[in-house]
Amino acid sequence: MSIRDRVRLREEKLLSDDHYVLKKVTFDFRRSSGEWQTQTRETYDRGNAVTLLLYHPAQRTVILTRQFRYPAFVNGLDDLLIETPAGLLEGAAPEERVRAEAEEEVGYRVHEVHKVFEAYSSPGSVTELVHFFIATYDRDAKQHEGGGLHAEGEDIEVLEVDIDDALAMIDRGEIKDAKTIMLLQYAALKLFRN
Ligand SMILES: Nc1nc2c(ncn2[C@@H]2O[C@H](COP(=O)(O)OP(=O)(O)O[C@H]3O[C@H](CO)[C@@H](O)[C@H](O)[C@@H]3O)[C@@H](O)[C@H]2O)c(=O)[nH]1
Ligand SMILES: [Mg+2]
Repeated sequence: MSIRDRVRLREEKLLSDDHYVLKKVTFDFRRSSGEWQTQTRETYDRGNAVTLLLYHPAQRTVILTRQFRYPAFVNGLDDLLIETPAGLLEGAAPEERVRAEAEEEVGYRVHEVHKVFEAYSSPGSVTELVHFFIATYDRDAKQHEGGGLHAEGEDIEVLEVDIDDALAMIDRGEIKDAKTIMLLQYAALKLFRN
């Protein structure tokens, strides 16, 4: 039995269709005991996304961004948020989108990107699946200062950080973005092992 056979959609109500889409869905789910149970869930659909760790193996550095994130601010963060470059797919293929974000947000032209995993960012309420990439960079790959798209309100600071400093920033609570922590831990496990 596939999971499809355990889900029967009863009602789908559009709550908001503005920049992104919020729906309220009522469905029956067949529990592991065989009993059918009605559930209601709100799902927020912003599409899928990409994120990228740019790393310099010899220098032992990574490229990160700092930017204002209203949802984090309103939930207690009185600071800019440190993140890996990232963006929504908006219809593009993940490889294509990740190259574009690297150039727009941090000013690097990347050639080979390597997908390392994908993950649902907040599966209880948000539909988003994030594609995680890594790529090496060097000084020659730098095209401009980065910063993002002014017209979209982006005002992105670019940081070049030693990998050990970045890991210490997680320990001190200075990096608290989930995708960023995942990629830095991946780097510690697989990219910068001595
Ligand atoms: N007008 C308007 N603009 C919005 C809204 N929400 C986001 N934007 C703008 O839409 C653009 C989206 O930028 P991207 O670079 O494509 O996406 P992102 O927000 O960086 O997404 C990444 O980070 C998120 C936070 O960690 C992740 O959730 C997401 O998966 C991805 O990794 C940004 O300029 C943002 O300000 C909105 O409700 N209204
Ligand atoms: Mg972005």
